[in-house]
Amino acid sequence: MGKPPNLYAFQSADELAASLRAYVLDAQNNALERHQVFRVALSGGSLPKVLAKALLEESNGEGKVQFDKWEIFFADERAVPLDHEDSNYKLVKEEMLDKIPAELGKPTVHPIDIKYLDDIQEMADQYEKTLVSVFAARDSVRLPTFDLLLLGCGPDGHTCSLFPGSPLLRETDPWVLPISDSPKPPPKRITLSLPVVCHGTKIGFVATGGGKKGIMKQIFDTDEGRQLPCGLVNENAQERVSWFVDSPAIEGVSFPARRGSL
Ligand SMILES: O=C1O[C@H](COP(=O)(O)O)[C@@H](O)[C@H](O)[C@H]1O
Repeated sequence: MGKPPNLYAFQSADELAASLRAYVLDAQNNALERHQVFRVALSGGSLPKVLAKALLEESNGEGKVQFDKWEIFFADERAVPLDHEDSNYKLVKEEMLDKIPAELGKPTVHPIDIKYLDDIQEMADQYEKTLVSVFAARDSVRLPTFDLLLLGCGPDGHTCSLFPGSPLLRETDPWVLPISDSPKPPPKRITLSLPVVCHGTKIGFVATGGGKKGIMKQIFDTDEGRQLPCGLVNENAQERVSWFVDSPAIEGVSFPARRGSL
C-alpha cells in the first residue's frame, strides 16, 4: 500500500499560486533532466486561470518556466470549434497562451482536429494517434506517461470528462475516449481514459471556492467519494497526486491537509 495523496490548503489565491508554481517548475525541471521536453495535459474549467496566475504573475525564485520545452495536450476537450466559447483550447489560449511573454518561449500545443467534430469516435482515435506519435508507437508503450497532468474537480466529483457512474471509467484499453452524453454541456467531448490519467508521473488537482466544499469532503472522507472519478485517481495514483485547494473548498474536511506553502 502506497502513501496517500498530498493535500495542500491555502488561505489565499496568492499563496496557492506560489505553491502551484513551485510544483509545476519541479515537474518541469525533472522532466527536462530526464528527456529534454515537458509533456503536460491541461483541463479546462477553472484551472487555466489559476495556472496562468501561478506561471505568469507569480515569481518566487524557483526558476524559469521554459515554455519552449513544453508540449501541451488537453486532458479533455469539447467537440466544438476551437474559437467556440465552450472550447477548452480557447480557454487555455485566452487565459494563458496569449499572455506568455516572448522571453519565456512558445509551447507546442496539441488541440483536437476539428475535421472530426461530427464523429467523436474518430476525433478520439485521431487524438490518440497524436499521443502515439509523441509518446512512441502504441504497441511499444502500454500507456503514455505525461510528466504532469493538471486537473480540475467538478462539483459532482468528475475530472477530465470522466463523470460519476460513467461506463467510460471501466475502459482500460483506449488512451482517449469519446463521450456523446456528457451530463454537463456540451454533450459531445473526448477525454483521456482513467488509466492514462493515473499513469502520469505527477497529477495535480486544483479546487477552489465554496462550490467545491461538499465534494472535497466526499472525496477525502467517505467511501462513496473514493469511487467518484477524482477519488479513483486518488486511489490509483496515491502519492503521485497533489491537491491544491483554498480554505473555502477544504472547510469541514477531516483528511489531514498541509497548510501553507509546499
Ligand atoms: O467540464 C469540465 O469541467 C471540469 C471541472 O471544471 P471546474 O470549472 O469545476 O474546475 C474541467 O476540469 C474539465 O476540463 C471541463 O471540461
